[in-house]
Amino acid sequence: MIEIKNIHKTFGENKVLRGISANFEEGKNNLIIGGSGSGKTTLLKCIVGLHDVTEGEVLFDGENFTHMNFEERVPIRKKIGMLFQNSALFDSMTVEQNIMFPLNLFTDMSQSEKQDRANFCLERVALKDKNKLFPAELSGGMKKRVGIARAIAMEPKYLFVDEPNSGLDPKTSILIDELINELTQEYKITTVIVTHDMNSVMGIGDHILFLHQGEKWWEGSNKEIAHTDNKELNDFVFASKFTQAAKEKL
Ligand SMILES: Nc1ncnc2c1ncn2[C@@H]1O[C@H](COP(=O)(O)OP(=O)(O)OP(=O)(O)O)[C@@H](O)[C@H]1O
Repeated sequence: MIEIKNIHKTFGENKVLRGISANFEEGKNNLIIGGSGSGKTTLLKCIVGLHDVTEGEVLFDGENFTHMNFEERVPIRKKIGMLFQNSALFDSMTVEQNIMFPLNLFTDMSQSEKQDRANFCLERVALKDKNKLFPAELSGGMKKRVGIARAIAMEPKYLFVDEPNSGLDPKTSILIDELINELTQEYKITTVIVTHDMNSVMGIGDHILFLHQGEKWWEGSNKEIAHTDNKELNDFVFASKFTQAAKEKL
């Protein structure tokens, strides 16, 4: 479980996060949603330590990450998988080399062990035999899947994903969501996903945090969101006339 307690983040005069607390449980898809500029990516970066928090604490399975120095954080960092926007693959490396990158960096596995792990991860994301391709030869959905394969290469306990569906068609988006959901449940990963995608919210949102102007405005599950009377959340999730009409039928 990841616990975040009273997280504040200020850039200069700009108070981006204002006292956010939540628990993210293992084996669950924890979604962070909210309007543009509400602080979603900033919160994700605060949790993984890419930003220092201005105030507050982040605990990974009871261990206080916030108070650790760089060296002390390494064991927890090794348990973190990340898939950030645009998949962030290395263009000059093959698919296989991309997946092996964290293994080269963080493990003393032999070449054949790394090869086996890369093959396993590729098979897990349905990209068997694509080892030698370069990112430029892949579709957007395939790149995301390679990004996921790389993120799970180290058998993470925690998975952080920023906008997994950006730039994908609706069908591919659903496949990516299903893959993340499957991996989360199968390996009991604590998964935290920043998303704008309402299909993801309704499809895999076990636990949803809705941010509004840097505050936690609402928290609940996808089942509860359909019946919310929280005005800002309602306006955000059911923004169009079409989705409003669909909601009334739920
Ligand atoms: N490194 C930074 N330095 C200064 N301000 C920043 C920095 N990162 C984010 N901000 C500010 O924090 C606010 C929230 O940005 P953030 O990217 O977290 O929002 P978001 O909810 O993820 O938005 P979007 O949905 O558009 O991606 C914005 O006002 C942004 O300008």
